[in-house]
Amino acid sequence: MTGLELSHLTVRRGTRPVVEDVTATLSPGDCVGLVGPNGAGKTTLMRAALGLVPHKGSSSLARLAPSERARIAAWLPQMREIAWPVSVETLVGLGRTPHLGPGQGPGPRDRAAIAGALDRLGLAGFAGRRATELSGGEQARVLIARALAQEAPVLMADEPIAGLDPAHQFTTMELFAGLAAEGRLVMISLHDLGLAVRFCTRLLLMHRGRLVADGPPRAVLSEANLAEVFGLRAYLADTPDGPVFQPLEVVR
Ligand SMILES: Nc1ncnc2c1ncn2[C@@H]1O[C@H](COP(=O)(O)OP(=O)(O)OP(=O)(O)O)[C@@H](O)[C@H]1O
Repeated sequence: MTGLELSHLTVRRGTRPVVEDVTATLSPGDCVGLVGPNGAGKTTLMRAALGLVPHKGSSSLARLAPSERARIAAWLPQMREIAWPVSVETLVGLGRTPHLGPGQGPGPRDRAAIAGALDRLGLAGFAGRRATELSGGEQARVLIARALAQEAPVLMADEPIAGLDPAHQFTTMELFAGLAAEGRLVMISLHDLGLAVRFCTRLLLMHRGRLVADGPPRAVLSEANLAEVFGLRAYLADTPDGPVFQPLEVVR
């Protein structure tokens, strides 16, 4: 099984480090939530971990050849505009590209992966629809399905639930948690701390480019971290329905 090792990962923009000296070992089975305020360095950290931006230090994924990395890691970037008027099924099928040889069309295994991904995102009825004619939230789910169809052991997604309605945010987080429970490594950035504490097994908290906390969600979202990093006072409690998080006031 494949995890992710980051060692002293640093990214500079000009002279300014926007990710600074991040070291972490993420394991299969982890559902990792990457949290932190706007500009904290979450996107840059994930892109550096994938080898998509120049960096210092090392990432076990960035070291791989691109073809191997495409089989190991699925990446869902934040920009999610679908430009081509292809069918949903065709678009989700692009997730199979790393598994196909040159000029090779999809086989039964690929078709099963595509159908499975459509099904898990509740998109089976959308397969023949033109992807550009779906709503923003539906398009977001199509792109998650494309990443799932890749059947990679590592799934990294940048704000995958942004723009989804509350029920789809919830079911998508359930899906990510389920994929991790099956033995994949899932790493997602998100701003919804309530869903993060409920579904993630581990949180990485970024602040001004640094990893300032790494651990179980309840421990990472301590009163001190919430105040220091987010400038928030919040209610956070375990209830019979699971953990509940509600921001109460801005304290800076
Ligand atoms: N191409 C770039 N050139 C210069 N600075 C950049 C570039 N990309 C990102 N930055 C800066 O790096 C910092 C980290 O940005 P990043 O997108 O990683 O943050 P983030 O935590 O993902 O934020 P958000 O929650 O707003 O998406 C920000 O200050 C941003 O302005």
